[in-house]
Amino acid sequence: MRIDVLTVLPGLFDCFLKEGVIGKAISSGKVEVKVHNIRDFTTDKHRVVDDVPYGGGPGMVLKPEPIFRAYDELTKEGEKPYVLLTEPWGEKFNQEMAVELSKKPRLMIICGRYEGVDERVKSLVDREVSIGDYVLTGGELPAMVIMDAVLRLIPGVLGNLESLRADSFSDRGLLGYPNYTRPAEFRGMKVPEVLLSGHHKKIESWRKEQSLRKTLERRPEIIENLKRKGLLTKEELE
Ligand SMILES: N#Cc1c(-c2ccc3cc[nH]c3c2)n[nH]c1N
Repeated sequence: MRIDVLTVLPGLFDCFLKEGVIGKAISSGKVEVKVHNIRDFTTDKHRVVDDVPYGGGPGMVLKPEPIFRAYDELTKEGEKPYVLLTEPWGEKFNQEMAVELSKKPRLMIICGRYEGVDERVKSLVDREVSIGDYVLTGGELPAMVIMDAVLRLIPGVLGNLESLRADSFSDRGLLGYPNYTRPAEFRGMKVPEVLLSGHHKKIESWRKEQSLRKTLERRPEIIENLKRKGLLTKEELE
């Protein structure tokens, strides 16, 4: 997969693209992520990317020209990207969308900033996406959240062990099961016996039950959604 990111603050992505699982996936060539400074696609000597809103009002709006120039330049060759725009009121990002996006060969993420982008930029956009009902100062952090959730799903990025760990759970949006490590007892708090039993089938069913129970308690709408889609097995429904 290739992802092109358009932003006025490219420096925000430096650590994210160098460290951890994402950093390794990029350095190993499993995925390609290119961050582009929208300012590099301006033509004036002051490299202006924003302007005051027509009709008055607070703040500034990202101009359409530099973004369109960037899009035209970056799509001259190769597959056309599936274009996302990060917006506070966009479609809510979730695991289902992450799975869908992970199957695209190429993404472009346009990061909003200031009061947002000129409305005409949306003629380039396939999906306006929000990571939650709260307002941030810009769309760069949401872009990193989206990339993290999507890239971890690319085969080979997580490596064998982790990718086997939770596929059928997290990919259905179910909450995770409790994790423990040594010591077996810490300040009077014991690790559940089943996890010390070495009985893999019992451990697996305990973890599944814990995940379903936690999801039902904290996010019942996820269970209802999976039921409606027929994505819960007969055993899971019992
Ligand atoms: N996605 C997303 C966002 C944002 C966001 C996105 C773009 C801009 C541009 C200025 N402020 C922004 C906030 N806030 N909260 C979210 N879930």
